[in-house]
Amino acid sequence: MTATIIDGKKVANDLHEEIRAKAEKLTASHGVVPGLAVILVGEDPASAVYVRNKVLATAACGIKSFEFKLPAETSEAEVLGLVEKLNADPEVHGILVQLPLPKQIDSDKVLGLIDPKKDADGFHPVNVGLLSVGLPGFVPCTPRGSAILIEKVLPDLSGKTAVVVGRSNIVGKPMIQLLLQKNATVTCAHSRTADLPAVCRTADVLVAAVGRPEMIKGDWIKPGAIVIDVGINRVLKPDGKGKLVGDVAFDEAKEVAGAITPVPGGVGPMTIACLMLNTLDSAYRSVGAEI
Ligand SMILES: NC(=O)C1=CN([C@@H]2O[C@H](COP(=O)(O)OP(=O)(O)OC[C@H]3O[C@@H](n4cnc5c(N)ncnc54)[C@H](OP(=O)(O)O)[C@@H]3O)[C@@H](O)[C@H]2O)C=CC1
Ligand SMILES: Nc1nc(=O)c2c([nH]1)NC[C@@H]1CN(c3ccc(C(=O)N[C@@H](CCC(=O)O)C(=O)O)cc3)C=[N+]21
Repeated sequence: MTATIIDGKKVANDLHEEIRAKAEKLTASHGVVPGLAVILVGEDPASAVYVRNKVLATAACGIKSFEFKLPAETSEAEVLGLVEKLNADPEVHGILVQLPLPKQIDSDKVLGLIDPKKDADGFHPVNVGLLSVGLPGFVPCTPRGSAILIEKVLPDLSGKTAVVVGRSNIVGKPMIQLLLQKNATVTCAHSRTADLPAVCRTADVLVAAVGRPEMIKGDWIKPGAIVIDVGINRVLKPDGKGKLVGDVAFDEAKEVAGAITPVPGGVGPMTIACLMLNTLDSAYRSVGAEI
C-alpha cells in the first residue's frame, strides 16, 4: 500500500484565494485592509525562510505586510516598545514575533504584551486559555493548519486514537486541544515517554512535532494511519548541500500510512495560510463584521 500524499501547498494556495476574496469584501464594505506585522530579531535561518514565505503569502492574500527586522543585539525594552506601538496602530490587525528571540529578551514578557485581539500566533495566555475552554480566540497557526489537513482526509475523529509526539506550547499542546475538540482519543508523547514506537503504533492519527530529523520510522506507524509531519529540519545531503526533512522517515512511512504530509509542501505552507486566516479574522472582528 502506498499512502495518499496530502498536498498542503495546494490546500494553502486554495485558502489564499478564499482569503483574498474575503479581504477584498472587507475593504469594499468597511474600507479596511487587513494588516500583519512581523517582528524578527536577529538572524535565525529557519525564521528567515518563514518570513520570506509569509511576505509572498500576504501579497497573494491582499494583506498589508509590515516587517520589522531588528539586529540580534536589540534590547528587550525596544521590542516591548515596538509591540506597544503596533498594539495601538489601527492598520495592524495581526502581530507576530518570530521565535526564538535572542537570549537577552524574555519571550514570555513580549508575547504577554501583545494585545490578545491582535495575537495572530495565538500564543498569548488569554488565547491559550480560550482554546482550552473551547471559546473563540486565536488558534496557533501550525496546529490549526494541521487540523485542516486531517479534516480533509478524515472529517470525523470519533472513535479514533490520535498521538501527538511533542508538547511545546506552539505545536504539541494546542494540537492536543484541537484533536480533543474533534472527538479523538488523544495521547501526548514526549522525551520522557516509555516505548515511543509502541505508543505511536496505537495512532489512527499521528502528529510528529519533535524537531528530530526522520526519527519516526515506518514500523512505528499503524497501517492506514494519517501521518502529519510538522518537523522542519535542515540536514546535509552526502553531496554537502542542505535539504529539508521532517520528523518522519517519509520513504518508509509512505509504504505503511494511509495518508501522509510531505516536507516541504505539507504543514509548512498551511502554517502560513493560517497566519493569513488569523489576520483576516482579526480584521473582521476589529469592525464587528461577520466573516
Ligand atoms: N511546519 C511548521 O509550520 C512548523 C514546524 N516546526 C517544527 O516542528 C518541530 C517541533 O517544533 P517545536 O514544537 O517548536 O519544538 P520544541 O523543541 O519546542 O519541542 C519538541 C518536543 O519534542 C519532544 N522530543 C524531543 N526529543 C524527543 C524524543 N527523542 N522522543 C520523544 N519526544 C521528543 C520534546 O519533549 P520534552 O518536552 O520532554 O523536551 C518536546 O516536547 C521542529 O522541527 C520545528 O522546526 C515548528 C513550528 C512550525
Ligand atoms: N512566532 C512564531 N510563529 C511560528 O509559527 C514560527 C516561529 N515563530 N518561528 C519559526 C517556526 C518555524 N515555522 C515555519 C513555518 C513555515 C515554514 C514553511 O514555509 N515551510 C515550507 C517551505 C520551506 C522552504 O522552502 O525551505 C514547507 O514546509 O513547504 C517553515 C517554518 C514557523 N514558526
